[in-house]
Amino acid sequence: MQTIAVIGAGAWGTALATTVRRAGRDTVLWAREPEVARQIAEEHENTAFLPGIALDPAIRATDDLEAAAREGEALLLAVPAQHLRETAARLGETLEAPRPLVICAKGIEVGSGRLMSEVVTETLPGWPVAVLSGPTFAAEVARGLPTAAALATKDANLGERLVAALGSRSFRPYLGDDPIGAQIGGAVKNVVAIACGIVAGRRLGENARAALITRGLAEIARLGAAKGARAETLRGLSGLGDLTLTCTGPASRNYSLGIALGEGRSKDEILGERRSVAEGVYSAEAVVALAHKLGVDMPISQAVDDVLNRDADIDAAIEGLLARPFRAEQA
Ligand SMILES: NC(=O)c1ccc[n+]([C@@H]2O[C@H](COP(=O)([O-])OP(=O)(O)OC[C@H]3O[C@@H](n4cnc5c(N)ncnc54)[C@H](O)[C@@H]3O)[C@@H](O)[C@H]2O)c1
Ligand SMILES: O=P(O)(O)OC[C@H](O)CO
Repeated sequence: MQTIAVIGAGAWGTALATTVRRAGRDTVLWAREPEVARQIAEEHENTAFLPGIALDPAIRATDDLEAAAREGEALLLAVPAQHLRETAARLGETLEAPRPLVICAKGIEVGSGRLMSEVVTETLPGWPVAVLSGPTFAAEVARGLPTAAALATKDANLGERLVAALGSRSFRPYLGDDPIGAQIGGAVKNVVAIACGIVAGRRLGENARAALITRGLAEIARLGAAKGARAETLRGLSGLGDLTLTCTGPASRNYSLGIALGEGRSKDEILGERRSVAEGVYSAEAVVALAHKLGVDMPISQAVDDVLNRDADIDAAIEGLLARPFRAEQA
């Protein structure tokens, strides 16, 4: 693969374009906003979504989705999760033959409870699919700081070609064959990160955060098992790895949103000040709905959804978690 199209020029899509260039490939980046495409193409910057980083001038950018998609031998889909279905549908109308698609969004679709691979397969049946996930803050990736990620696909040959097209000294994709597991970790960790942020904002201490990370991983493992994921995937980069990063890294949009909630600010006020996406805000509802459907107990995710979407009082939600009956750790 010599030319990779990146669909979505937020922080992650822009960082991925730099990754493709570091791997010695060509890239064309689709931005939904014409001013973002123009700035990347002419000034080699994306001040709206990835400020302060000088981009490789060889990254081409356009606001023409069809033109970008046609050039890519593979397409990295880096639009937010709740917009993936409409974007995939547009690609289906544009491209006459299937291309390999790499899902780079982390989330579960609100309403349907579908994983991103399920959304893509429903919209574009038969198109080859891979999932890229893991502990990957966009700004660090764009700066070329050392990063490891999970690349999961059932198509081993496609996986090898994608590793070659993305991998470099600073970006190390680890190949796997469990795309379901790779997506569960990436979606639920954002919800757990909001919980960890709330605890930090309420000054409840480091013990509480470590407990949430660990019990959050238990929720990820239970949901993963119900969806057919392998346990080792959830202990890997896309599970434990990303959970650790997002629940502790101040650069996380989900964690910082939780901190602001914990300090007493309202969701609407926080989101009103941001242009960037905090996927956990949307995935909380979808995760809880999916868990109910599958009969999986996810009390931390439920508490986050209650606070975000059901006007629950934060202190009452915390009290609710602390008042749960004692139980065996591995149950
Ligand atoms: N930023 C990171 O560090 C990072 C790392 C790994 C994965 N991700 C995931 O990548 C996905 C994109 O996140 P991001 O950080 O690049 O976004 P961002 O917050 O930087 O930017 C928001 C993006 O949403 C796009 N958008 C808004 N409305 C849209 C619509 N109707 N259709 C299509 N696109 C629309 C904007 O054009 C912009 O590209 C998310 O699922 C996120 O979880 C992000
Ligand atoms: O800033 P966040 O919380 O969306 O996290 C970004 C990445 O998913 C971290 O791997």
